[in-house]
Amino acid sequence: MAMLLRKVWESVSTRSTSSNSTSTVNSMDRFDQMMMYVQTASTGEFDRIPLDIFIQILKILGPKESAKLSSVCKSWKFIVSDNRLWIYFLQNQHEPWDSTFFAETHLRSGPLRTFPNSVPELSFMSIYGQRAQVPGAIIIDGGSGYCKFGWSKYSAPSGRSATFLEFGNIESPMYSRLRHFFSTIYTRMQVKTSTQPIIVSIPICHYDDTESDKAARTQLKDAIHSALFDMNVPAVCAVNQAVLALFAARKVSGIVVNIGFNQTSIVPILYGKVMHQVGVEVVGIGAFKLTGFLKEQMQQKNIYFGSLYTVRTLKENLCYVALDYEAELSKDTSASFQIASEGCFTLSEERFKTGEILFQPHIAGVRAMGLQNAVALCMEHCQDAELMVDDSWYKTVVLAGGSACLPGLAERLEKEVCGLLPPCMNNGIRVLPPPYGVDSAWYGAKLIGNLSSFPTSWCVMKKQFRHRSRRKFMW
Ligand SMILES: Nc1ncnc2c1ncn2[C@@H]1O[C@H](COP(=O)(O)OP(=O)(O)OP(=O)(O)O)[C@@H](O)[C@H]1O
Repeated sequence: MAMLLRKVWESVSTRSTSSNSTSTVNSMDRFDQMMMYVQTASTGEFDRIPLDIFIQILKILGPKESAKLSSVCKSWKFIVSDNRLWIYFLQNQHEPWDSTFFAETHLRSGPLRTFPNSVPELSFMSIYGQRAQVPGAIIIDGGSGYCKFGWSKYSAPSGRSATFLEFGNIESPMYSRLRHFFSTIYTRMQVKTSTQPIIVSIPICHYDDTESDKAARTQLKDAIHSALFDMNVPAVCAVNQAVLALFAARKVSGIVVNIGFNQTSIVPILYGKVMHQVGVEVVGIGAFKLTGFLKEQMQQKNIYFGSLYTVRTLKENLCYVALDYEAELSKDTSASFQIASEGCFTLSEERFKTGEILFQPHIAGVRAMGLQNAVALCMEHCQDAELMVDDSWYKTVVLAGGSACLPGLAERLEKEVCGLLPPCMNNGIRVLPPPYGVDSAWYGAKLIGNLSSFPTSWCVMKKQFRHRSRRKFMW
């Protein structure tokens, strides 16, 4: 093997000047290239090495050296540009290959406007090179309760902060509030605003298809852009939080059930676009209510706790959703959890009663539709809207939001929704747990930020925004 590698190196140094017609080869289609390769290709001494072995050598050499070899001659270029080789290199990167492949095949050309008929033929060699050069992005997923922030090249968000305590309602398009919010996060990240593009999630709000909600959505988006451009951010990509969570699940169409801080939204999304015309359903129960309900149950049982933070920790570590609520009531479900400085807590039926309020809100005294009814209703609206010949797009449900991490939620919701829908509709329904737990939207943004075509394909530049705003004003 060492000898083979030496030969590769010698060949590079002696033949690196022989290639001067790469642009012609680039413009030919794959079939022409193949024919030319078969008829004229020669890798000199290396012709004796089977192609598979050759590729193995390139794998050992790594991406940088393999790329250099492609400039030796047409034959080498042809071999080196083999997609299998670059898929191998991409598979060995920190980002999961499935996500990279999904992003490059579905999101590369920017926000989806039309239905792609087929997956484009891609050169993974150029994709590899372009991905290595993308600047990355600052990602801020500002939820109504918690904000997650970090850099797209990090493996996870670098920090979280409680939005609701610190900034109030960031959904209200108040320029000064947004600006304060963004500058606080930049200060916390210790980065200059002018150095990187930003991907920011747009909160799920103003969902109706009415003129006033449309205007409110535009106003919020404009306020986000204005605040960031006034802070000298070079490029801004603002995407709906539910859409980002869907991308994290490697889907562009489906229904996102986002269990937010104050409420749960059921958002139909087709090719990356929220279908406001179909209707977003909202259930008035969120993370805050779940914690509050567990607190009440603990008080009723005289279980002493220091703060709401204790209750929240118990919810995150002991609570789950029963597949069959009635059956669960007759079981011994007690379990304990140790909280440092507070001691050991034991919960029993509170463990599954807490999550049950999503399905039976009346248990907590809330007058609202159960989550299963809201999802089934949303599916019926999707079906009635007849947006696609193939009606399976809305049958994938992706859970998002921290509370969606409750174990058993996906299974229970799937069972309940299937039970509610008529047989002609309930075939093929799948409910997926949150792909990255509490950080799903952040990871969806990370896919965009690391795309080979980022930032051009997804971002609005300051100049473009100002130009657009001026035109809007003139009209
Ligand atoms: N494993 C878990 N089980 C249950 N709840 C959890 C779990 N992990 C996190 N949570 C809860 O998720 C909540 C935070 O959710 P999240 O960060 O999605 O809110 P948010 O983004 O502010 O909501 P919104 O969508 O309204 O903007 C907290 O109340 C937290 O206790």
